[in-house]
Amino acid sequence: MSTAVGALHARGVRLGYGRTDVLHGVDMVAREGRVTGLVGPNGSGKTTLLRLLFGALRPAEGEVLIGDRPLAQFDRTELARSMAVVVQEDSGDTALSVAEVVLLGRLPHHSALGRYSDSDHAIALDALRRVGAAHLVDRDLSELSGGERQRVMVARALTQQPRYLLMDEPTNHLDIHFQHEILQLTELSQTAVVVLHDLNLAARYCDDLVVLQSGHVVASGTPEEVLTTELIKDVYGVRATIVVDDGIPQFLFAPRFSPAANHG
Ligand SMILES: Nc1ncnc2c1ncn2[C@@H]1O[C@H](COP(=O)(O)OP(=O)(O)OP(=O)(O)O)[C@@H](O)[C@H]1O
Repeated sequence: MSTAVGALHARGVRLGYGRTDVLHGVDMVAREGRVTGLVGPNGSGKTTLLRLLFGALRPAEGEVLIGDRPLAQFDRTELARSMAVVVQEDSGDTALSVAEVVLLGRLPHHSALGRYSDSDHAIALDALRRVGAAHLVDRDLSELSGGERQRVMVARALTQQPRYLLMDEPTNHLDIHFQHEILQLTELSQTAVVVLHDLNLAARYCDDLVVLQSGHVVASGTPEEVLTTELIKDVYGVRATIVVDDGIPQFLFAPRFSPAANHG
């Protein structure tokens, strides 16, 4: 079986729900060995683009490619062996234990429905340790807090040992400690695509950014190239002050117009 290798590309992808187009001919690339952040305002199309990248949606026009091969040519097993996804859907109602959920990440690597091996268990436990959730291993997923559950879903993705790791707002529900811990883990995959709202985290952990606005890519490049005060004002309508921490741009945000100025 061939494997998925190379950059993940979207080329001229157009997609709508019903009659309304949500992505209008988007081009982007998530380069190999790098973490690419998808940022942009609410409703700009980030989740839709991510879902196209892992094949949950098909574009009406354009195509998604892994390396030079169209995503549509990969079968499900092939994709599951190389691509892990952490999405926003709430899977908390399942009666499975944390161990059972995380071990599901090993399924694509089994040729038939057999027992999990010692090595599978070791990989799953290691992933749980990495997300600071080893102590939850025997709990039911349904009784976890939002942040605990989110970390378990990241552990399941890591258990897949993916070449491509795609995550939709993985820092949702997480305290600031785990926001940083989880984003550091993107380095474990060879190529990652992460939807993020927090531009400070995006600047710190992403090698490249793609900025979406109303279904169009309005900027792409390194965080330093992309995240200018001008772009932040135009795209989000807020004022940003840049401070540099450890060589990384970080931002203080304020309303575009100071309320004090309105009162003369
Ligand atoms: N299943 C759907 N049916 C109809 N419209 C949808 C559907 N999913 C998303 N949309 C619409 O498509 C647009 C883009 O949504 P999408 O979730 O991709 O944006 P987003 O940038 O991820 O937003 P957010 O930051 O709010 O999560 C929005 O206007 C949304 O209302």
